[in-house]
Amino acid sequence: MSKRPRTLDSFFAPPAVKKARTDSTSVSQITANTTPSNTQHPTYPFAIAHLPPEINEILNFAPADEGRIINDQPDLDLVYYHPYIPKDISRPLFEFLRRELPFYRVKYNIKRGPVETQINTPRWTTVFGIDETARFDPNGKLVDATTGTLLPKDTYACNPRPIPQSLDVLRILTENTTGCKFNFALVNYYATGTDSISYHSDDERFLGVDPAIASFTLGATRDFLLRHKKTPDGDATESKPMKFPLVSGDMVLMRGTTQKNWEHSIPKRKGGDADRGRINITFRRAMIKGGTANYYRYNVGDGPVYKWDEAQREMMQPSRTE
Ligand SMILES: O=C(O)CCC(=O)C(=O)O
Ligand SMILES: [Fe+2]
Repeated sequence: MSKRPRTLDSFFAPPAVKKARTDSTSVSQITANTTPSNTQHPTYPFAIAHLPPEINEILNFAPADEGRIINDQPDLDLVYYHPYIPKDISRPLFEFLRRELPFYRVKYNIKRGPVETQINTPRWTTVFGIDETARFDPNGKLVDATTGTLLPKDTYACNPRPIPQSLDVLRILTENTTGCKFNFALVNYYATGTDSISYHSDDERFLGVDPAIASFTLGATRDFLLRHKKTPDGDATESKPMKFPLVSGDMVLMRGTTQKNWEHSIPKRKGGDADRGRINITFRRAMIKGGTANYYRYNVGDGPVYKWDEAQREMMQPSRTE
């Protein structure tokens, strides 16, 4: 056995190919050269590259700016990092994640009374992580979070995926900056100004009371809109809608009573640089198994996987890019 410290990623990587010892190369020399360059897991459609060292190193300078607390409206509690990610690497990081992550265009049906409607999610999505009741053991197997015992195969109807190194680096930085804990990374890719997310709040019960959500922008500038929810008796609160033109590298931490009382959206947009694409990463903490099921249903779904094709400059099904 090698004595080198085993990181999570070295466990997920395939074991070093055993070489017949026909020469004088020692086993320790073979393993010393196998520092993993990607994260692998049976649930991934393909291995996901690690961040290149030049991005990794500069990320250590995050946050690039101290956060500004915005809590001057009823029930609102934001911290706005403008930017969080150092300027030099926000474009390379955007291009890296767009190129290396698997993406999906999720469709699902909703029923309003007797009428069933198909919803086509108007953006690309992907998700990684597992709720607080479980974790991945060093071999990449799902175990109970407290006992560490293997979970039965059918514990989840979906196939939860570990957070790849390329997103986990940012998750850990974000935990350290905010003092919050996160076990999920949700990623949106808005390919053009036509991609969007309509007004909603991330107030699902599986996130617990007053959840904190850290939301990153990479790539194109898009408007982030916030409005107070209607109160039961009409409107009544003395609140004003807000608009942040989020630029590459920005991070907005939404916390406290924000999700309970406010909604947010990224509306469609004409012009600007929207057609160059924008990535949004949100880190969240799901408390129960239902949260895991929900996130995979709506961000991975059951359709085909896509990967960015640099030559075509669009998302393609990998088999067609070869
Ligand atoms: O793209 C954004 O900035 C917001 C994304 C969002 O609200 C969400 O994924 O819930
Ligand atoms: Fe949201």
